[in-house]
Amino acid sequence: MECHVYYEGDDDPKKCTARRLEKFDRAILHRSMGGVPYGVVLNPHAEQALSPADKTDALDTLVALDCSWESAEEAAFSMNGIHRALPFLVAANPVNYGRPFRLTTAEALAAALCIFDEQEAASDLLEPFRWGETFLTLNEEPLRRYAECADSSEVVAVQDEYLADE
Ligand SMILES: C[S@@+](CC[C@H](N)C(=O)[O-])C[C@H]1O[C@@H](n2cnc3c(N)ncnc32)[C@H](O)[C@@H]1O
Repeated sequence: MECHVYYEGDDDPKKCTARRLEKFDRAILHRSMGGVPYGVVLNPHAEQALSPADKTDALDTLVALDCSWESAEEAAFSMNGIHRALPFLVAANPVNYGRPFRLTTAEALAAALCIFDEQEAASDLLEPFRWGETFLTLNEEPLRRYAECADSSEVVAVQDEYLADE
């Protein structure tokens, strides 16, 4: 799958994972909304959880929005596409280590690839980050279980088990 990022540019450039993805040719960055292709948009405000059912031959594009969490309100996700939230997963990046749902752009794209059963692509995408492998190890079980689900309602049922343990 192709990974695209709409780059808002309002976060600390030194910590920005989208810029690093671009530098290492792991994602295509767009500085204007007009250039963002139609795809599966990773949107934490979306009503439906991402599931393997969202992967189709006709839609092989993932889109994330890279901005600060302060400006990542619902209205910021105005790109065209199928909007999906990621289910319960914990961050491995140093800023939000161990925190559920608050993933970096790189972690979010890698998680979506895993749910779409593209583990090798996920490892490759995270390769430029020293904590990248930790993200996959930390979330190994939920990612495997989400990838085995048929649809969004099954993903939510699995997620509920993890939320009950929180
Ligand atoms: C708000 S930005 C913060 C990016 C951070 N500045 C960085 O350097 O990676 C993170 C993006 O990853 C995606 N994302 C993160 N957590 C998510 C979740 N729980 N569900 C869906 N998308 C998520 C969204 O596209 C979100 O806008």
